[in-house]
Amino acid sequence: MILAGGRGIRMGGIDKALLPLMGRPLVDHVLTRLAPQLGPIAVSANGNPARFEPWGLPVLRDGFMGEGPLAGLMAGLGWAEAQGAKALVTVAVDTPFVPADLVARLADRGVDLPVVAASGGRRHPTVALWPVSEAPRIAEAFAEGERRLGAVLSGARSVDFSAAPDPFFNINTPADLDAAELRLRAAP
Ligand SMILES: Nc1nc2c(ncn2[C@@H]2O[C@H](COP(=O)(O)OP(=O)(O)OP(=O)(O)O)[C@@H](O)[C@H]2O)c(=O)[nH]1
Repeated sequence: MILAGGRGIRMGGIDKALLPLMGRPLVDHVLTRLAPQLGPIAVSANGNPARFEPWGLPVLRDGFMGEGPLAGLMAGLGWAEAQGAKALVTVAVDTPFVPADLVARLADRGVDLPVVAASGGRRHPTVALWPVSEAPRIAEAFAEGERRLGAVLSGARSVDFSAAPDPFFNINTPADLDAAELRLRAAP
């Protein structure tokens, strides 16, 4: 599931999913990397779902609006369960260089506990595998006021994807967008 329900405040309050990087929307970059991995894929987003029609993606709305990506995760886990899946993998839409073996390497660690991607000694809570069986625990944490993905990953395993340049470089600001363009020009 591509997490794309953010407000993009640091980018000037725009929908980052549609932000062009080398002429292609960010959602298209992430989808191109994920599509050969494992499906089905959905996008976690609010607002008008018609904007994702060109990609034929199911759009999962947050059950709790304006509460952050944990609300998106909960909707995603409900969708995954309805698909008969054991687990859901999340990737942030602003992370266009996700590795081609992301899903396989996360799932290699098992699908009974959360598994989070790491690089450069840092965990990336938006890029993780979440067992469907964890949904009640996550909903409980949310009900108690937790809003941080990282907090509900406290007992998670991690997989190190460290590489140069960082596969989890994410685009938050116009300067990040420029850096991503330079990176793509150097290695399309
Ligand atoms: N479904 C859902 N996803 C969210 C929400 N808030 C953030 N996200 C996603 O979570 C990921 C990380 O978000 P951030 O970079 O912290 O926030 P952002 O809104 O994208 O950007 P800023 O407003 O500049 O912080 C991105 O993929 C966002 O699209 C939300 O309320 N619901």
